[in-house]
Amino acid sequence: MAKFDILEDLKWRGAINQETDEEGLRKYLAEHDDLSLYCGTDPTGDSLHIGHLIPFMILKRFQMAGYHPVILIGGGTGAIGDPSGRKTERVLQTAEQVKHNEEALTNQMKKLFGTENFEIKNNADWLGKMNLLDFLRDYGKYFQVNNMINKDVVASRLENGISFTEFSYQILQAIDFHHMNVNDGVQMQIGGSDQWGNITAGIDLIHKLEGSDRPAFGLTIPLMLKADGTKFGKSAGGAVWLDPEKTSPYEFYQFWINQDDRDVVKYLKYFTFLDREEIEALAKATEEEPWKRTAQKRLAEEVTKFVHGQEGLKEAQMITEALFSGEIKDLSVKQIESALKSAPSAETSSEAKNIVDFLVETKIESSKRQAREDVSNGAIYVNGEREDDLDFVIDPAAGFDGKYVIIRKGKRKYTLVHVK
Ligand SMILES: N[C@@H](Cc1ccc(O)cc1)C(=O)O
Repeated sequence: MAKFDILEDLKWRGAINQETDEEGLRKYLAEHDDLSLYCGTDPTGDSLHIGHLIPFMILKRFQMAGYHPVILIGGGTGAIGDPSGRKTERVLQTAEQVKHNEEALTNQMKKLFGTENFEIKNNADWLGKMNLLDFLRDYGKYFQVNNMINKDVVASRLENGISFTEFSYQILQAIDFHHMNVNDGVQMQIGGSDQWGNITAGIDLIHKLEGSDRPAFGLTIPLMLKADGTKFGKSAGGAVWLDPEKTSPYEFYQFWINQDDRDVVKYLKYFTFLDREEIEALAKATEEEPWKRTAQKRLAEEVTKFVHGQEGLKEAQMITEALFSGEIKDLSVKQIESALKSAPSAETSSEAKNIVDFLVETKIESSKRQAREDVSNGAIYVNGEREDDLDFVIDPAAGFDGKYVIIRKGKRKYTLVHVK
């Protein structure tokens, strides 16, 4: 089966930071129909977030090109804690936390990868059974402490200290790669750029135990940078989760819609499956008519569809459209809550009151004079209806289950007023 040049495609997408042996990998791909590759994730939380998408997009591209991705859930390594990218020691997780997180992550991964030509493994299955003396005799002998200390991750921690537990982490990850190479025919490991040391530790172990010509490759992914220097993947509300209960499909969609013109093409290449021609056209659109935000819309559509399906995308677009047009009457309470999560909020009692008093009490208007002016000018909307009558009475019990009154001032300034 002829396959398209996935390494070229990854390079064009800006998806490669370091590779251990590109020539060897190319040769391997030319001579074999299949390649199995893995990426590990420690279950440190109960939902994936968009940081996890960074390596997963690469796995997915390999899957779509006909190769075989494996995600390793670190039930064993998660009990230890990777020192990579951290300045301080981690707090150990309890066994219950690890179990609970494993289950939540597994369900999300299945949604992204399906069940065909994809596997999830858990390193607790082998690391958890290993006996201490076997560990030291069968594996420890192949690791030189002086080399381990020189790995960036450990070196950067030496001054402030690193426990023996975290120091040993690289051996565990190396055992994983070796275990899966021998038992599951996995030839390649990918990970974020901070995983370089752990990945190469695995390749060294495979070469020592199985011979230096044994195919074993590593690839790391560049750090996802933002043009404004802030951290990728955070929104005002914190991390952007893949769990729709933590970050609704609407908020998820908005996160992508709001990306800077300077970043959008990079993210289209990285986070979508659009081809080169289409991305180049979107790049041109961003350059020539940035105000239309065509590229951001396409980015938001594609990523939301990938993570939340067609249904999630439809919901996100419907809420976006409702807020934009002001037609919010038909939104459900849940949709209102997710739509206005980061909008200003206020409180009111459940008694009915005059519109001018209401606007001043909730501090939406700074004075009665200003409130009267805005109402008369038709700039105030209550629960989606324009109200320009100064004698209008707002009844908090009516609309949105008696839980909220939604005030829109002008074109797009929404305030979510909670009814006490
Ligand atoms: N150390 C990886 C997770 C991982 C765990 C086990 C592995 O075999 C591989 C990767 C991380 O923290 O991101």
